[in-house]
Amino acid sequence: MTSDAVLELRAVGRVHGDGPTAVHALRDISLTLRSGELIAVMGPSGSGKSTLLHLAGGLDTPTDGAVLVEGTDLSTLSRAELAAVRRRSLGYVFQDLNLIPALTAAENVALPRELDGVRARAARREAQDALTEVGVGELADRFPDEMSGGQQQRVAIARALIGPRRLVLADEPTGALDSQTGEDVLRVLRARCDAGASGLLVTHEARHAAWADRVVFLRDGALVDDTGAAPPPEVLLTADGVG
Ligand SMILES: Nc1ncnc2c1ncn2[C@@H]1O[C@H](COP(=O)(O)OP(=O)(O)OP(=O)(O)O)[C@@H](O)[C@H]1O
Repeated sequence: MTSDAVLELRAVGRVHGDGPTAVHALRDISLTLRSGELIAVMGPSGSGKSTLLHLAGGLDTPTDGAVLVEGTDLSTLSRAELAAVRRRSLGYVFQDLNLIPALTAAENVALPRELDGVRARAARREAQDALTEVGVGELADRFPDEMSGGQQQRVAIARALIGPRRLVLADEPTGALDSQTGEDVLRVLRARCDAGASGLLVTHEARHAAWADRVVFLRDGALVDDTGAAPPPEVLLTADGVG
């Protein structure tokens, strides 16, 4: 394994069911996500994108191969250890702005840290820092319904990356947003990766995938292309201006 691999999929397969009705959701997927890297996953509906993200996040278990997060093979962990890895190492951002409505932005972001035993005041400080990093520090005391969709999605990114977490798994995080707001959210995700986080981004939109360092394509559960191409210069230029 490369030392800076944050996520590694080794010949991963996932079969649902068995016998003649078995569905091969994923076959023989090998992929390494390094520190600072953003990888976009594209592919038609049913090609296995969500399954890939679920396996990467330890929400589902492969039927073949291995998933390693920060060098740890998830299959070697007990349920409690797996839950701890999920809390400490990775965060999810979903399409549907899944913040808890009864909590303020800061409380939403602090929650995973408090669940991990960090004292409320320290968690709150970390949450404020995380919100500031994604450009919504002044909205800490607002409730989700007092924020725009783009602002809520920034809060979700802050929550995904609070504390020691360095891996964001984003499933169509711009799906519920208008196109300009969607771009803004990707710019924030790109900037957080440039600052040392790592992201796996499922998207249907090539224009959003252009923010990634690499784009991988799934078809019928198999990786059909992994170009390894560098992002175009304008992406680097744009991302450099964001902090
Ligand atoms: N729990 C399950 N039981 C049986 N089949 C499943 C299950 N979950 C997913 N599948 C199948 O696995 C394949 C991959 O599904 P997946 O949801 O990963 O695709 P996707 O690329 O994310 O699709 P979409 O873009 O529509 O969300 C599909 O054929 C799907 O029907």
